[in-house]
Amino acid sequence: MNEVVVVAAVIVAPGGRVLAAQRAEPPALAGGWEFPGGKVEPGEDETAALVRECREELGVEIAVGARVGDDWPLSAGYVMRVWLCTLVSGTPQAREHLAVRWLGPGEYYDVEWLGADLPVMKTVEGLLPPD
Ligand SMILES: Nc1nc2c([nH]c(=O)n2[C@H]2C[C@H](O)[C@@H](COP(=O)(O)OP(=O)(O)OP(=O)(O)O)O2)c(=O)[nH]1
Repeated sequence: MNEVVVVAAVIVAPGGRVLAAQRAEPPALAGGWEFPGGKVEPGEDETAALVRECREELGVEIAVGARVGDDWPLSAGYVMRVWLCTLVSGTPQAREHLAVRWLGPGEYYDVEWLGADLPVMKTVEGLLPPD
């Protein structure tokens, strides 16, 4: 099956903070919040794509950790794969998003997550230390 793989990074910082990014486009998704990432290019390693996307979109270097769940459904023909990540260097900037925001424990649902990302956030919450 030739599905498009979208990779996404749940960047976790000390204190259980999680980075959320607000999409700028397309119009149907603009304003919604997601985990940074993007499409894997042909022949590209998935975690290499994740590192590349975070560099391009946020201006940061990340280390990729454990996978979160299995394949997360997006629209037809697309699937999302998600990893826990940590920051190695840099401060996340909204280079391609409308905004980026750290969400601490108790704030994880303060943004309007895209439909595909809400269940990811719920799973991640169960993996992080409680408030
Ligand atoms: N990156 C990302 N995309 C998501 C998430 N949730 C979700 O539904 N999507 C959708 C939005 C897009 O239709 C698709 C990813 O496309 P993208 O625009 O981020 O990919 P890209 O950076 O490679 O973009 P492009 O240059 O090819 O337009 O997956 C998410 O958490 N992260």
